[in-house]
Amino acid sequence: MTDAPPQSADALRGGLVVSSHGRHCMVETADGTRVICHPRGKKSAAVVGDRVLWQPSRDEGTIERVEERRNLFYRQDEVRSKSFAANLDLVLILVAADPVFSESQLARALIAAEDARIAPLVVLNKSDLAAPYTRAWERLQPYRDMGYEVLGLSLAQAGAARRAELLRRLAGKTTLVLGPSGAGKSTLINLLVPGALAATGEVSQALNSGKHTTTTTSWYWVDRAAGTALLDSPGFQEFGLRHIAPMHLAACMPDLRAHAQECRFYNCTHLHEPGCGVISTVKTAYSAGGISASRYKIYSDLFAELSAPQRY
Ligand SMILES: Nc1nc2c(ncn2[C@@H]2O[C@H](COP(=O)(O)OP(=O)(O)OP(=O)(O)O)[C@@H](O)[C@H]2O)c(=O)[nH]1
Ligand SMILES: [Zn+2]
Repeated sequence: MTDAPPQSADALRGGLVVSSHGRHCMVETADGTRVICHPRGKKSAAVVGDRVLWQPSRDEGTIERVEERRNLFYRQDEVRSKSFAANLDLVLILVAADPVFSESQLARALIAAEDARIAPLVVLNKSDLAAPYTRAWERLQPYRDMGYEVLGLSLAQAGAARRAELLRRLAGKTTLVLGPSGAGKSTLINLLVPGALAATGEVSQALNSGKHTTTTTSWYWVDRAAGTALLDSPGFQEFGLRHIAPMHLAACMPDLRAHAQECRFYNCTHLHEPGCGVISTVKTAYSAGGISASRYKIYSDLFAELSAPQRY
């Protein structure tokens, strides 16, 4: 006779990390139960979107292992606070006709998505504000030309058809929603997951010792059975792109990438070299297939930033 299998309390269980609160995180099991878990050690530190193996202990749990990630999206809110999301299918970057969006922030988010090899979708909200919308749509022309999909809409006035279209695009995907304050992130989440924001407020209040503000990435099921989820990540100001080598930057910018092959030197920085395919393509008057002056400035500023010694 063989020994009895280990007691079920000792067996590892599978779960999904749906929020992370510094030292602990919330793990959701297959039946939808949520358990507060603590990592066993540094190696088992998990981020939102991670699949983990955990062990129950009383009413909480210990994360024993983080399963291999498909991808890892890196960002940084402040100098020292880093946050991540893993296993994403889509990064939805929400900007609006008003307030006027920062092209540099948009470019940074797109570079972060390219570097992590996650498909981006740009959504331009507030199409009901006719004149600012037209201007914003024009500012996004280079982004459409370089192959990014830009979806223009009014979330506040979205009807059933628009909602259904958005749901179709996000179906079965884990989507990280990024956007500057005022662009309409709450409006988007309320449209797709009615009531979710109020519920999250209560949870984050319980987990973050009474703080009302959401400081961590939150996970919302749009359709749990179909695997459709939205991740809301607060803050859009600072994208920590520190993990990207300056020489890899042009490869994360499709308009520059298209011309980098034309450079005379294989290790061209596209900053000062003769025979540079990028520099010779930058035009004050932008046209399709070219590189706009603002994109080139974003590149050279970022190159300098990523080349500078770490401040911390
Ligand atoms: N005109 C117009 N206003 C909109 C639209 N969508 C959202 N708004 C308004 O824009 C403002 C900001 O929307 P929110 O959804 O709160 O934006 P948010 O991105 O969550 O902003 P934070 O809470 O600051 O992060 C609100 O006053 C909305 O009513 C739209 O399609 N058209
Ligand atoms: Zn070059």
